[in-house]
Amino acid sequence: TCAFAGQKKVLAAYEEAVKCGYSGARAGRLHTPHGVFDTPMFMPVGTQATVKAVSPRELKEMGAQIILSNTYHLYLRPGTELVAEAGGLHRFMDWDGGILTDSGGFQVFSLGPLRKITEEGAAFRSHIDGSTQFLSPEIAIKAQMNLGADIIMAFDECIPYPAEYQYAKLSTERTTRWAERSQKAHTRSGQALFAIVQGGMYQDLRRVSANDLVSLDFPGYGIGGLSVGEPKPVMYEMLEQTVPLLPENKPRYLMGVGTPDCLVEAVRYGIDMFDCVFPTRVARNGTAMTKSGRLVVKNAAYAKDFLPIDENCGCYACQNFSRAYIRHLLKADEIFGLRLTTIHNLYFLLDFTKKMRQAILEDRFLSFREEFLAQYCK
Ligand SMILES: CNc1nc2c(CCNC[C@]34C[C@H]5C[C@H](C[C@H](C5)C3)C4)c3nc(N)[nH]c(=O)c3cc2[nH]1
Ligand SMILES: [Zn+2]
Repeated sequence: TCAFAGQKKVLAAYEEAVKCGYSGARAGRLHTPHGVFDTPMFMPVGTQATVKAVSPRELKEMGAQIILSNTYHLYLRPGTELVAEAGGLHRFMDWDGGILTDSGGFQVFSLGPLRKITEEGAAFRSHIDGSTQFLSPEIAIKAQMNLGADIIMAFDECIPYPAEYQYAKLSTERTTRWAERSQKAHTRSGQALFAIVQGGMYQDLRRVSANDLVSLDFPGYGIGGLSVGEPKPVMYEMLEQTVPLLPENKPRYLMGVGTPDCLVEAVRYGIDMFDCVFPTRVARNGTAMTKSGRLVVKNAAYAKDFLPIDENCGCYACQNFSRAYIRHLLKADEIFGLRLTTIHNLYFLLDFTKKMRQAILEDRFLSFREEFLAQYCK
C-alpha cells in the first residue's frame, strides 16, 4: 500500500522548500504514506491513542494533518503487539492522517529518580502498576514498528536542565550510538525514522550531535533537549547553532514546543514541525489561547459576556457559543466545556501555523512575525 515501500529515505522527502528571503523560515511539503502535508505545522498530541476530548472527525475538520502518539504509554497499556493485531495505530484510533510517535525516552527520563540509564538502555518503574520496565533503542523501535506510525523517533536521552558539561557530553555521545542502533533495528519500509539532536545547552556539543547524526543520514531530524526549563533566549541560541547544520531538504521537528511566540521564533530559524501538550492541557483548566495572550474563560468577568472567545476565530466553539455559556459549562464541570476550549486551542495553533505558511509563501514572514509579537503578551 505504501508508495514509498523500500525507499524509506524518500518517505519524508522534502519538496523544494519555498524559502523566504529571510534567514531560515521556509514553507515545505512533507510526504508520508498517509498524505502530503504542509509545513510549518503544529501536531496535536494524543498521549494514549486519543487527542483528549476531541474526535478524529473534529481533528480533520479543524485541519490537523499529523498527530502525535506515544510509545511509552502504549507500550505499557494496552501493549504495542495488541495495537499491531488491531491493524496498527491508524486503524485502532480511526485516524487516516499522519501519525508521529515519540520513542518513549522523554517520559522515562522525565519520570525522574525511578530510572537507571546504562549503555544498553533505560530501566524504569511503570507509572501504571509500579513494575520494573526497560526500554532500549531496539525495544523502542520494535514497539514503534508495531504501532505503525508514519514517522518514528530514535531512542534518545533528553538531557535534563541544567546539566554539567561532562554529563551532557557523555549522554549526547550515547544518544548518537543509540541513534545508530535505532537505525539498524528499523526494518519497516514506508516509515520514516528521525534522529534527535541533543547536546544540552552547549554550542559545541549541539554542533557535534547535529554533524554526527547528519552523517548517519536520516530522512528527518528532531531537535531534542529543549523546552526543558531553559530561558527562551538559550533555546533560540541552541536553534541558531543547530538548524543550519541540518540538511535543507529534510524536515526539522522542534520537540515539545510550544507557545505561539516560540513557534514564530523557531520558524524564523527554519523549524518545520512542532508538538506541545500546552493547548490541550490548559484547555482542560478553562484557559483559551488568543492572539493577544491567554483568556481564562472560567473567570467571573465572563459570566455575562455573550461574545465568542474570539470573534475572528473560525472554530466550532467560536462560531456557535459564547464565553458565558462555556464558562457556565466549565463551572458546572460539564465535559462539553472542556471539549469546546480544547477545540478552540487546537484550532488556534493549527490556524496560526497555516497563517505563518501563507506569510512565508507571500514573502512577508518578517512583518507577520513583528505584528504578531507586538500584540501577543507571553
Ligand atoms: C515539553 N518539552 C519537551 N518535550 C520534549 C520531548 C517530548 C515531545 N512530545 C512528545 C510527547 C511527550 C509526552 C506528552 C505528549 C504525548 C507523549 C508523551 C509524547 C507529547 C522530547 N522527546 C524526545 N524523545 N527527546 C527529547 O529530547 C524531547 C525533548 C522535549 N522537550
Ligand atoms: Zn475559536
